[in-house]
Amino acid sequence: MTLLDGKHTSEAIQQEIAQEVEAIKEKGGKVPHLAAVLIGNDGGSVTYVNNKVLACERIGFGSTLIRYEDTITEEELLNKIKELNEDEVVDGFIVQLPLPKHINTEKVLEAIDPRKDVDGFHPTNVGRMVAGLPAYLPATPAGILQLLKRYEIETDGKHCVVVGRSNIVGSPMSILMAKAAYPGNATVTLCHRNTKDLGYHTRQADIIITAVGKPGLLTADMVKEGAVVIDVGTTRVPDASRKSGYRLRGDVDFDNVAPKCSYITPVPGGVGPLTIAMLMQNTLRAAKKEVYG
Ligand SMILES: Nc1nc(=O)c2c([nH]1)NC[C@@H]1CN(c3ccc(C(=O)N[C@@H](CCC(=O)O)C(=O)O)cc3)C=[N+]21
Repeated sequence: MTLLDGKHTSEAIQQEIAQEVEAIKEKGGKVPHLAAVLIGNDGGSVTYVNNKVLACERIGFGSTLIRYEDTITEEELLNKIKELNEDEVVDGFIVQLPLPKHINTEKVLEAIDPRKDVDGFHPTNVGRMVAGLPAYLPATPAGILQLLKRYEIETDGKHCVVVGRSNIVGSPMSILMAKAAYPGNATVTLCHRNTKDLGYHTRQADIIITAVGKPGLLTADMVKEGAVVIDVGTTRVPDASRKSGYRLRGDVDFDNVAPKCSYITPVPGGVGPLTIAMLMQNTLRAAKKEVYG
């Protein structure tokens, strides 16, 4: 069993990006700049956005953090997005999800200029991804592709079972794994809450990608000997023995599943850290005008 070390892989990617930023600075080119909009005080969201800003600083990007109380109106947020769309310093920006209930998420995501949509959530980027056109890929699926690639995991002709059909992870992941590419060329099954017998499907999988948010969902009896298991779940569960008061748990019953796997991602330290590296990569591509010219 080999652990897929997302932390190490993320650091390697970020180091490659930092070197490219150095070269851009030497040539007097546009230094990539990421802006992040964070609404409210949810602990998880604050952590993720802070990590993104710290990553920018480490690799030499410019960054702007814009914070609002969760009483902000939809109109105020849309005005800010318009401003960021027009700001020449800002190459890309993200609006951290989830948004407060009184704000329409689809409307907000559609207001972002697709050329600056480094999260890859705008319908234009989703459509371009599906069509196989140059697009910003959502960071989590892109990070999983990087892990498969850098560990040289065979995907061609393999049976990949994706669990979870979210717009951010499960749905795009299923599409990307089916594409004629490496990593890709897999036979894909997409399971979700209406799936009758989840274990029936996962037991046939050479590669399982879980993105549900239910700790312990994938148990050892649901996994074939030698499978590759990628755990995207990151649920905070109370843990009195930690000073934070919580710990992160994936969807996979790691202790019992890991011994059966050829490769498996830990949580934390698996897919999560790669999400940040891929956001940085998308921002670099935005600054270089690589996707839209
Ligand atoms: N507009 C938007 N874009 C996102 O990309 C986005 C979002 N909204 N909303 C929430 C989800 C979640 N997400 C994660 C990012 C990093 C880790 C990560 O680095 N996790 C570390 C642990 C971090 C910790 O200690 O809490 C790990 O798994 O090792 C996890 C989850 C991005 N998301």
